[in-house]
Amino acid sequence: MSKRYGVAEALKETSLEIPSGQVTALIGPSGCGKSTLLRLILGLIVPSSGQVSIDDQVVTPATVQEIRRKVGYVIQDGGLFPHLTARENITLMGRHLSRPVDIPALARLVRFPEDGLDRYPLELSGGQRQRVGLMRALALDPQTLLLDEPLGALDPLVRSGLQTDLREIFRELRKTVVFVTHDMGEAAYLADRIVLLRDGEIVQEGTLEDFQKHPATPFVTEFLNAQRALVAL
Ligand SMILES: Nc1ncnc2c1ncn2[C@@H]1O[C@H](COP(=O)(O)OP(=O)(O)OP(=O)(O)O)[C@@H](O)[C@H]1O
Repeated sequence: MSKRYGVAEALKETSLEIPSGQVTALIGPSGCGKSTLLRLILGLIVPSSGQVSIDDQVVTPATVQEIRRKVGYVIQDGGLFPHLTARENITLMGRHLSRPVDIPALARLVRFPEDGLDRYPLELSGGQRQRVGLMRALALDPQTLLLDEPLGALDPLVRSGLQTDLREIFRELRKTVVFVTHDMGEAAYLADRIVLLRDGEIVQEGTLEDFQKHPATPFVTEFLNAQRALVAL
């Protein structure tokens, strides 16, 4: 598939298979098409050519609502409704679909304090907001989880704590996870498989070790070197 916005080609003709039950990281320089790829998977935008299938079901305007119920999604800034409390944000879809949401279990899973559940997003810290976004995405127990920079604008200590928690959550839940990051250390720590993009194209797919030992192009090495400190994990 591919995606263009007007004349700009955000994603060139690309074919990507996401293994189920595994964690995949999409990484690459700013503007390379990571978020575009994630939005295409979710059906938030329509490909200019080709198609997306989830569990053999093609994402179309007719199927997108049904598919989205099987997919949890955390957008770049968390995307919480500011006029709803954490609890109301988390249960919104469940109420809409008359499905129960086990809030105490979710709060334990993401280590969110129960007394924060009745606060509004503005009354929570950045890290807590990310945890609420994650609880909301997990509320209906989706098979697939898509996260657009889930640890974006967080200070390094909070980020590192959340990385540890996310890794445990991913291992525990064994869902199909696709997340976007700028950070190779984070990708290597959290993901089974890394997909490196550049200028709307996939440059290489594999593990950090594959990238280090068998770089597909000089750009792979250049990208790794630019993140040297983090890759020395
Ligand atoms: N709605 C839009 N209209 C026009 N161009 C867009 C739109 N959304 C994204 N683009 C362009 O498409 C390209 C890919 O954008 P995308 O958001 O997928 O990149 P990204 O890799 O997620 O970047 P970042 O890491 O900075 O978030 C960029 O050149 C961007 O400017």
